[in-house]
Order: sequence, then C-alpha cells, then structure tokens
Amino acid sequence: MSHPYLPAVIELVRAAGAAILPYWRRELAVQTKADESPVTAADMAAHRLLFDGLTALDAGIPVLSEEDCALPLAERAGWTRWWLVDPLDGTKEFIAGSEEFTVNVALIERGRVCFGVVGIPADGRCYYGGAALGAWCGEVDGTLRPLRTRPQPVGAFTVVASRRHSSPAQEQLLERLRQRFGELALANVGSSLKFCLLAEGSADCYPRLAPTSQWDTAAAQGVLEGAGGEVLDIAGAPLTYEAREGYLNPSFLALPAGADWRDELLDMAQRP
Ligand SMILES: Nc1ncnc2c1ncn2[C@@H]1O[C@H](COP(=O)(O)O)[C@@H](OP(=O)(O)O)[C@H]1O
Ligand SMILES: [Mg+2]
Repeated sequence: MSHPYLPAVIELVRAAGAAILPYWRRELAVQTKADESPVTAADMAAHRLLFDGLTALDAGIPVLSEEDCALPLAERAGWTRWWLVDPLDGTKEFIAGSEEFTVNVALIERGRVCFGVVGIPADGRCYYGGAALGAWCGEVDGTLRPLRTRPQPVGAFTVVASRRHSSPAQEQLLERLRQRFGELALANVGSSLKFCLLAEGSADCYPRLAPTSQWDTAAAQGVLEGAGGEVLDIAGAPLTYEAREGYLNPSFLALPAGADWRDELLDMAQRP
C-alpha cells in the first residue's frame, strides 16, 4: 500500500538532503535560537525547499517546520491535516561533522502520523513508512528494503539513546534495564536515526526521558509504526500530535509492538 503523496515527499526529502550537503564539513556560521539550540544556513536551505515543495504539492495542507513555528495555537487548533517538518534534525551532530543528521517530513491526520519520511543526506539512504502502509529503507543503489522490528532481543538487549541529551530519570531507567536484562548494548546515535535502527530490527528500545519537540519524532514514528513498532508516553498511551501550546513532546518509549517486556518497561519508567 502507498499514499498518493509519498513518492513526491521522498523526492523532496532527497532534494533537501542535497541542499544541506554543500554546507557539511565546511566552515559554517552557527546562530543560537531563543531556545538555545543552534541553527545554520543548511537548516534554512532545507526548510525553504521543503516548505515550497510541500506547498506546491498541495496548497491546502499547512506546513509546520521547526524553522518557521511561530504560529498561534488558535490557528493550528483548526488543522486536521498538516505537514510536520524538521529540515535538519541533529544540527549539533551536523555542525560537529558527524553523519548522524536527518531530514524529516511527516503527514499528520487528526493527531496521528499518516506517514513519515526520514532522509539521511550523509549516505543517501531514505527511510519511510506509516502504520497503514508498512515501512522501507530506500538504499543508495535504488533497492527497497522492507523494515521490521524485532520482537525479542538478539543477544544483548540493545538500547539506542542520544549522544548529547539525557536526564537523571533516563539514567535511572537504563540502570533498571540493566538489572532486568543484564549488561546492555548501548548505541548512542544522534537525531531521528534512533527510531530507524529500531524499525530495522537492530535495536530493542529507544527510551527518551528527556525533551524533544514534535518535529523531532513524527516522521520517524511513522517509519517505526510501519515496521511494527510503537511510541508510547510513560503512561502507555500512543504519542500523538494534536496542536498544543508549544511543541514539546512528553517523555516517551519507542519499542516493538507486542514486546512481552512492554509492561515491565512502562513500570520501570513510571516508578519514581
Ligand atoms: N531541551 C530541549 N528542548 C526541546 N528539544 C530538545 C532539547 N534538547 C534537545 N532537543 C531536541 O533533540 C534533538 C536532537 O536529538 P538527539 O539528542 O536525539 O540527537 C534536537 O533537534 P535539532 O537538531 O533538530 O534541533 C532538539 O530539537
Ligand atoms: Mg530536531
């Protein structure tokens, strides 16, 4: 199954990646935004390309991008269908010259991710998917690899986590996971790539008990849901994308749907 807009969005995400690459590993001016996070000309180039391309694709679907998010709640509250865009996720990794940065576009319908596309400019791959669609990785040679989460750990229980952002609650959860599963394989990876590793069955869990915004997670959530995974808040409810004041997500746990350790994980995350 596909979605009529999916092929065009994949092309736009690839084009945004191509617009970013000339800035990568070059001398780059870095501005600091009001929330203290960095932004560069690469973020803005990708933002403009995606904004223009998505608007041209369907002028009736509004675009919310990390780089153009000063839209009043009263206006957003009326949206039932909208694009949620992070033109360059992992900006700190990008500035540091790492390969771990992504281009993210999700189509949101009534608070749920319809589909998401996550491009990896540094190596040319593109992950995409949605709960009702399935999920694939478009490889550099043009082949399509279907994605599937793994319901059980293979060897050590593998946790993916940010390189730069954690919290005492996050560290405590990792300790509880060690007590339950033994020594963990811990993969620190920047950006929404963490969800992609889970979607392709290379990891078991992505716990995020530290802040993210809606644009950091939506596209990759689509990929993960298409691959048989889920993203839950720590009360066990699916992470949703209704309009709200500000754009912060609650803490969340990304995991394979139906994992038999799901309730134990929720209990570990809820316990003080
Ligand atoms: N205090 C905070 N509040 C909101 N979002 C935060 C944050 N600290 C980090 N993030 C988000 O975490 C993202 C990086 O994720 P990770 O740490 O997993 O690599 C950043 O994305 P950008 O690079 O798009 O700004 C940023 O949006
Ligand atoms: Mg981001």
